[in-house]
Amino acid sequence: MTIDATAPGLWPSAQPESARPESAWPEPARPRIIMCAPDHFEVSYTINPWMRPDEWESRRAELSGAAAAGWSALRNRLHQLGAAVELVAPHPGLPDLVFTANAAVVLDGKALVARFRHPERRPEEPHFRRFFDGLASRGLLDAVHDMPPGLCLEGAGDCVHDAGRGVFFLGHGFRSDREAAAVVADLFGEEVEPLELVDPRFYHMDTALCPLSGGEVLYVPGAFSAEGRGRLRERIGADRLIAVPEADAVRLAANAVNLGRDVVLAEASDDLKAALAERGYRVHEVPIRSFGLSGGSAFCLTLRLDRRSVRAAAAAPETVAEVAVQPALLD
Ligand SMILES: NC(=O)NCCC[C@H](N)C(=O)O
Repeated sequence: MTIDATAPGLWPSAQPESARPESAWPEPARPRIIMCAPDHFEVSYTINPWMRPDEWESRRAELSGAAAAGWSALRNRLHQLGAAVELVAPHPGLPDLVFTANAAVVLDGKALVARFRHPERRPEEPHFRRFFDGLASRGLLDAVHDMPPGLCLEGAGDCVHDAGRGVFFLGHGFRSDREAAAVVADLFGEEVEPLELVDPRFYHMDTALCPLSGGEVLYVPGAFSAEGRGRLRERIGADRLIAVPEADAVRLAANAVNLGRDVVLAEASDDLKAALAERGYRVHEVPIRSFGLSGGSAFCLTLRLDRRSVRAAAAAPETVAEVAVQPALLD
């Protein structure tokens, strides 16, 4: 199917910031975000090209301290931007549990718990399952589902939702199975666009693609096959695709958290900041570079609990209970 991304009606067309009303960046009043403190974060194995346990070991004290401070800065910035944060309990021996984006795909009150490719991360699955069951028992989720046997899907890290277009972009080739697309489509009733990832540095979709609430999409062109780039141009429209420069891509700048017109990331070049500012976005840098040594950044450290499809939002404007921010979590 060919989608005419330039057709009127979906988003206001590219306009200078002053011409774009607040409604051009649709966002719920209080986004809800799942995070996990990095108490046991370390780089003790290698399952992606960024992970160098030797370097971690030789700089352990410095890097652990930086991770703790950076994670708190991220959480506090998200809170300042209006988000409520739910915490997964850290667990010894599960260093990557901090990357909650990989815990599940969550939409419309349903969670599809991840199945990991690598045995190193498999023990996280029951931990996340219990966490989501707990959310369901508190009324914060309607249902929790598992992946069918034999299929891998590493949560929102590889299944990135574009709310405005009503589509999940599913990354396959390194971690998640292309066949998981049918599971996601059946469960959530949203279209799924599988895209092959071809550069091992961008092994998860969220390292290479970030839909923004105003309709633009940040992407790392070299992470995709020529066919994938063509699909993205067709679906998103060349005028709304923002290519992340290589220097930013390798700092995992595409791994950004977007809340309305705010974009939170580890660091961005002046060029990338200018490209975002031109379109009316506000960039917030947080000092989370030490997570880059595990191959993760801002988006990976978060998971939205409140994402809703346009369809569900129109049918029932407010169905999930408000989560109070726990004051004890704030610095
Ligand atoms: N990209 C993500 O969604 N998460 C970062 C995961 C990093 C972790 N060390 C991994 O390789 O699975």
